[in-house]
Amino acid sequence: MIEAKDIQVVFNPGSAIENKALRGMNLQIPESQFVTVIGSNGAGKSTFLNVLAGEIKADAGSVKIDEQDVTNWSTAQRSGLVARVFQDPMAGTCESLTIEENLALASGRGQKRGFSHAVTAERRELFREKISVLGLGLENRLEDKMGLLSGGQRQAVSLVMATLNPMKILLLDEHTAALDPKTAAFVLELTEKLVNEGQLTTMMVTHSMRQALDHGQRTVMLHEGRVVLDVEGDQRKNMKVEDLLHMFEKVRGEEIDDDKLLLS
Ligand SMILES: Nc1ncnc2c1ncn2[C@@H]1O[C@H](COP(=O)(O)OP(=O)(O)OP(=O)(O)O)[C@@H](O)[C@H]1O
Repeated sequence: MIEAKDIQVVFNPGSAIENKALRGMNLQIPESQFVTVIGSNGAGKSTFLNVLAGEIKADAGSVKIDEQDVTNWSTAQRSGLVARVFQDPMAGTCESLTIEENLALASGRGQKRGFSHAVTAERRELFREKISVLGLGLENRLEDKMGLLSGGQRQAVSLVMATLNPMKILLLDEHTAALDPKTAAFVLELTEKLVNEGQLTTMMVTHSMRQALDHGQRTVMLHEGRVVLDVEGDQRKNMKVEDLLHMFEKVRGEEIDDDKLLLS
């Protein structure tokens, strides 16, 4: 469960380039819900995920994860609660380490100090099992360097890494945006599978309205640092991309001007 209350984030306060990125973000996500997040450029999507992960400290407001107030917790303190996959396939993995070494590092996430990152025979078997689910043959390449993998393969491994240990929330920040459409569809299918299997409380930021409606159970739209639309249930089930666009234009009171949103 995620409970964000009146989150405010101001970059460069008091200067000529002051930017109120989040202006009272309120969002409650019950346990096991998969929420897709859309919004035009600069709406505050990544900033909000950064606040949840502890990368950015909110100037006001509070964050609770599973009833625990984590507002003042560091990223490291939240590492056992929050898992994340980024847009850039290079982020979140180490290209000079092998696939199994990356998995070993991921399995140490959220563990107390003293946890060994060694790849033992037992762990290798577990990694082989987890990676074979991808159907990419990577279970036979566990000793290959991560840097040798394609973008799609890396994102698939990143998802396995993110979901290797128990966590409370999974944050996906446009994690298919850098992939070709076919690979993106594969990674999205894998996302659904892992989220459903683990019953994970998930937020997925996407620039594609189609993806936003096709995945998860609820869609929220951010604009100028706030939630301006929040749809789920039958309302969402019957919704088409054009309806979503229309609602967005109505909320904003202007024509939508973000090509990325319109075209996807
Ligand atoms: N570290 C920072 N310093 C200053 N301004 C920032 C910083 N990070 C984000 N911003 C600004 O805050 C606003 C919200 O940015 P954010 O990245 O959260 O938007 P977004 O919705 O994720 O956009 P996009 O879809 O383009 O990635 C933008 O105006 C952005 O320029």
